[in-house]
Amino acid sequence: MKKAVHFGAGNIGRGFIGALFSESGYHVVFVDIAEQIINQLNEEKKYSVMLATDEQETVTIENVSGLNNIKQENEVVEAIKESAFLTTAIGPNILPRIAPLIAKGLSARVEETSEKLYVIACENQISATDLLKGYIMEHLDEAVKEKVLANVSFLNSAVDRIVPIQNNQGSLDVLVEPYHEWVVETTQDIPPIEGMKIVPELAPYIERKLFTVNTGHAVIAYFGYLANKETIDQTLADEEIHKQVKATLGETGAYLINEYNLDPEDHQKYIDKIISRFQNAHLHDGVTRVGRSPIRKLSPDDRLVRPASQAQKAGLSYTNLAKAIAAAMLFDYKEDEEAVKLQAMIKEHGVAYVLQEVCGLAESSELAKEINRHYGVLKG
Ligand SMILES: NC(=O)C1=CN([C@@H]2O[C@H](COP(=O)(O)OP(=O)(O)OC[C@H]3O[C@@H](n4cnc5c(N)ncnc54)[C@H](O)[C@@H]3O)[C@@H](O)[C@H]2O)C=CC1
Ligand SMILES: O=P(O)(O)OC[C@H]1O[C@](O)(CO)[C@@H](O)[C@@H]1O
Repeated sequence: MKKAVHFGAGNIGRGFIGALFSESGYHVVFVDIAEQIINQLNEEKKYSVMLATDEQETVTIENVSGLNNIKQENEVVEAIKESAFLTTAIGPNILPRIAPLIAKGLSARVEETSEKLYVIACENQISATDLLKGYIMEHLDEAVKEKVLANVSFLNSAVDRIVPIQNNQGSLDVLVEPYHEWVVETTQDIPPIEGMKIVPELAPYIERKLFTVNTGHAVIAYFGYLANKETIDQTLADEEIHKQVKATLGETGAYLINEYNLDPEDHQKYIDKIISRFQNAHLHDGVTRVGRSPIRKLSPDDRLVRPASQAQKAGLSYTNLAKAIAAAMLFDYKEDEEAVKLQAMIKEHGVAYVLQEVCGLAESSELAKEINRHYGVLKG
């Protein structure tokens, strides 16, 4: 049976990418540090993916197993040697940590075979696979690097499916929204995978997705958190926040339409569809999950700052994005490591310092001034 090795047996791993490989006739080897999930995958050899709809349709995902990347390095290397695909859904910040082991696997593989391997990072980050490739290269010597570059294709991708934190401790089953889109950038002929869409240029897809789905989601999460809401759908039922989300997506939309020559009517339909996905009450998706890792989400190329600075450059409106950035800076959720760090930075050095260090915005920029103004108002 064909094999795919997937790093990160979490929500997207089991509920989306791993499920698509299994449905496409692959045996999926999940690699994770979560001992319990790995043991369960090896014992149960299957799990269910349930759709968050009234009917709750369920699909059984079979041909799965698990490896622990800390305790079973050699087995992971073997799995990399035997696989046609290597994918990740582990979080952008974790990619540097798994790169040494992937490098080891690739080194061993290219010594034995010149069969193509496709590496695809499935993270919410622009050029995540390029970043992963860079981290891997740091662990390869020159001769091996050449072979890896000849035999391994590193493909960027965009992944879109809302998979909330699961309320079923001890079970491998995953509740997911019905909608999904996985776009992979390549001009090569690669083995077909159910649900994988191939495009020659990813930029319009990933920017449209990141600056609509993820920007919209982040706006709801940060304003919802400030309004003491628990879930995304509950927050969106608040008329003021709903208006804020629409206005912000109006700003990212104007940038996207301008940048990629999108049809404004089609783009409005895309926004409406996404807002309706956020309203799915079956997901019970927490504002603290969606707002997680605010330092990452406030970085210059991520869902809030990049569309705001791009809109500013294009002479478009960015005031609602600035307000959302200010709301993100007030996310003081104590159980989120990055939120705690962000609040400590603000307390010690002030907002202007954080805008410079985290968001890459000079104090003198109009955008920084606008964010600072909203921050003052929101903080009260
Ligand atoms: N959940 C969602 O709706 C979506 C998530 N994404 C992206 O997918 C990625 C994964 O997100 P989720 O699946 O939600 O997260 P998750 O937290 O459910 O899964 C991540 C998995 O990685 C594992 N992990 C963490 N550190 C590790 C390490 N050093 N070595 C091996 N495994 C390790 C964790 O144990 C966990 O099982 C993120 O980049 C996220 O932005 C993208 C689209 C949708
Ligand atoms: O997964 P991240 O990057 O932390 O952000 C949460 C967001 O990503 C998603 O998981 C979906 O792409 C959304 O649920 C949300 O926009």
